[in-house]
Amino acid sequence: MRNKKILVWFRNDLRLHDNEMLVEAIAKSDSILPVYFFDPRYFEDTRFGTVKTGAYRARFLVESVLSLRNTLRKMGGDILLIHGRPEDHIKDLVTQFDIAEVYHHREVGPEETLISDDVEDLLWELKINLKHFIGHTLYNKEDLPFPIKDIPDVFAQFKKKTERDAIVKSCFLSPEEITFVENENWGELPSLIELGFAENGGNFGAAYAIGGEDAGLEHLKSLLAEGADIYLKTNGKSTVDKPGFSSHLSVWLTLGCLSPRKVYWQVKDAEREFGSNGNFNQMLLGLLWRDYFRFMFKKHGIAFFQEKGLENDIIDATASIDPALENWKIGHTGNPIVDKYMKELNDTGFIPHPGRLLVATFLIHVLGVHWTCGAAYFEEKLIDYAPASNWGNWASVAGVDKDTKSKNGFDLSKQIKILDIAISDSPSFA
Ligand SMILES: Cc1cc2nc3c(=O)[nH]c(=O)nc-3n(C[C@H](O)[C@H](O)[C@H](O)COP(=O)(O)OP(=O)(O)OC[C@H]3O[C@@H](n4cnc5c(N)ncnc54)[C@H](O)[C@@H]3O)c2cc1C
Repeated sequence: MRNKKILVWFRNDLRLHDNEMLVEAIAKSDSILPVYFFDPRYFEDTRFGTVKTGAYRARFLVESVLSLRNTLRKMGGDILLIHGRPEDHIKDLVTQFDIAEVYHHREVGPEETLISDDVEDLLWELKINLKHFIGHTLYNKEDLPFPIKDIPDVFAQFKKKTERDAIVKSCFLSPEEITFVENENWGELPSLIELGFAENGGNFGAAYAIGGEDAGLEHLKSLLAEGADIYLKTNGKSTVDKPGFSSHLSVWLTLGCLSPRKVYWQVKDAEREFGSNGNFNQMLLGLLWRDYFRFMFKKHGIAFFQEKGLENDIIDATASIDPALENWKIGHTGNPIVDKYMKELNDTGFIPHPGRLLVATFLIHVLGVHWTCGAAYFEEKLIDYAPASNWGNWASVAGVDKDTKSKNGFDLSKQIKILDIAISDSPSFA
């Protein structure tokens, strides 16, 4: 086909580096049309009385799309920005720009999968193919030593077999040249107000959380630079107020501003140069956990949660407000460490892993609130919210995940002990 045009539908893959979808679209076409949809569904209220995307993540998303736009502009093109649902625009775009194929990265969350299924059906009516890429994980699905249906539900087994039998592929290089479809109006970046927030939306203080590929790569570089904190050994004695090392990379990984393979290979380079250490191990292990939850979602869908009726309304949005849940949200539980972390979450959109485990344990096992309410609140607040990682980890803490054998490393009595210590140490959190 002469003058073949491919529409590249960017979703949670807002980068040029290690982007197979983009590399292949460029190779297989004469020109590409990059598109991003600000889908209003992601800014709506949920049945849990929360909003799907809070102001911190919305700002981070807008910055990340802007960063991609700036990069593409430097290459002589742009990205078409549409404030609307992909299903409402995709057929018109294909017709208007005479598109031959549409490329995207497949997601694993039920809502995201439903959207691409609908887009695929619509495209099919025009006899246009939606090509799926898998670019979110460290390990490619095809490289795993088992088909998706046989992936072990027990994390320890998944880790052991994957590390032994699968390889992490090298990264795709960033394209140096791109030919863009001709277009006059590339659309405006929505303001936070247009997305439904008060402009600025509060204190966006955390310096690490600037959205976009450039900021992510810069963060990774400084994280691994010679003499950086990552090379300091963490103090063996972990205390309740010192959660230990946190790379903060999740915020960029979630929107795909950084690829997990990029992080992996950069860490491996640093390991070769400066020797291995516990913090490197923690990061690499974290990437495996990330893969595990994504693959669990791929394998089981919502059935990952061993709880009957989750598909139906477990939580009734019209149910009366639970004061215990509301106090937990605003950091007024009376437990000093829980309150400290919840305020930090509300103020910055981020808390480190030990903090997440503690506040989740407290909500579920001390306050007796259903875990989905906590997961929905995290979904609103976290900058790094990712469906599989969030709902998967909450399910682990609640004990309703598939790994009933080893509890995925989650130790309830240890967490309760930490919460008790926090109470006896309370002056330090006042
Ligand atoms: C209740 C609860 C909810 C969570 N919700 C999310 C979420 O929405 N999005 C999210 O990315 N992570 C989530 N996590 C996992 C983990 O807490 C964060 O990934 C981590 O705190 C991010 O900080 P970091 O980048 O400094 O992690 P590091 O310790 O530096 O780890 C490196 C990377 O590995 C990945 N990772 C590490 N631990 C996990 C884990 N247990 N599960 C999945 N991925 C992991 C992250 O991408 C992280 O950036 C949740 C954990 C809990 C207990």
